[in-house]
Amino acid sequence: MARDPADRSRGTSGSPVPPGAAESIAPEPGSAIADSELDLLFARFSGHAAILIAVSGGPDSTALMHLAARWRDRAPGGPRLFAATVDHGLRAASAGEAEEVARLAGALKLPHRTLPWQGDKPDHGLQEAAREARYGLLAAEARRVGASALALAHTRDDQAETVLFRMARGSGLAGLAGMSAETTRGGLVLLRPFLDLPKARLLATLDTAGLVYASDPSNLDARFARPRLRALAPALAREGLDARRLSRLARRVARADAALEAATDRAEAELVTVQKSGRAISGSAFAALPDEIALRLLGRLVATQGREGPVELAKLELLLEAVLAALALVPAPFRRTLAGASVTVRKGQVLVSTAPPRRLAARIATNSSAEKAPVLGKSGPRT
Ligand SMILES: Nc1ncnc2c1ncn2[C@@H]1O[C@H](COP(=O)(O)OP(=O)(O)OP(=O)(O)O)[C@@H](O)[C@H]1O
Repeated sequence: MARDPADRSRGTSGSPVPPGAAESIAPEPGSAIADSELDLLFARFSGHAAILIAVSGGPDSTALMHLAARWRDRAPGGPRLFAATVDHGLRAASAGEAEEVARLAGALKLPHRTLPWQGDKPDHGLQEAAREARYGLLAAEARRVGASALALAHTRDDQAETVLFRMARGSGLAGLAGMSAETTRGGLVLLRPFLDLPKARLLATLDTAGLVYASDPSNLDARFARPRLRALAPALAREGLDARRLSRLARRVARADAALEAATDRAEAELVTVQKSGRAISGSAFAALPDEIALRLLGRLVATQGREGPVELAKLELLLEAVLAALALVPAPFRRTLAGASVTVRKGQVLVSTAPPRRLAARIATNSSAEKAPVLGKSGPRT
């Protein structure tokens, strides 16, 4: 699950669990989870009347189902718990694995459903398509059972892998902040109670409880980037780049990212004026902002005016450079389009408005001799 513009609401402020709390309670990296740890681990569950647990049948989510049921049994009166398994139908073993989850759920007194993925299965981007379909099926099931939250079993090792993966793809700070322990997507709260726990502790818990789990061979398939990164993990850890450090980095970046977002909120409230043709900011006030805040503010305006979603960071950085150069150096008017938004610098103002549809824009460009503004970029490609 990527940033995910959806991952913006981190939900850490006023939360019952300080970030990193589970890490600090871990007695030993390889020990089973004790009953005394459950209240802290599942503290975020308490505010919900019903929660759907997403269980693939792999070790982490099998441990999640087992521990959540143990927590519920110790403290009756908490949320109602449900479980669901998506059968992607991509491996011969998947139906049997879902049946095994259903059997264990029954033993734990958790209502369970298997959700088959019946849509088209693309040749390219299969993992991404499966993830999207899985989320859609689980969100629909959560609605069906009246759950306000979906619990996922991502661990600290998954967090570390996500940070590495995003680093390799050139993510900005928002991406390097990794996944959050609590976030909202499409009205559904996503909870990740194990985000600070090493996977080794879950394996020890399963072992102690005598629970079996499935092993998905695609987790080792070197055609996919994540398994390749996973294979590098031991060598990276020997150099100090282990899961604990990477997830700590993610927490620190998340904290800085939240502060920068708050500063951008303030700049937006103070500087942006609503005009008939779009949103405007005084050029001198815009140029005086710290670059990172100016970048985020420009990104927000382009995203809302362009209506094509979040803009790719590298393109936004180029646009900011050009706008600042136009404000500092170029006396002539300036206009560029990116992701469906048009950015103009004129009369000491930066104006961001919705760009005309591309065909119309081309006609205006060829027919109009009045529009002399140098168009430094072409219509913004989708990001
Ligand atoms: N097929 C599935 N059905 C239901 N939930 C799933 C499924 N696949 C993944 N999830 C949920 O998403 C989380 C992250 O998925 P990921 O693919 O990283 O885990 P996994 O390899 O399936 O194994 P594990 O169960 O050990 O987490 C899982 O922990 C689980 O909560």
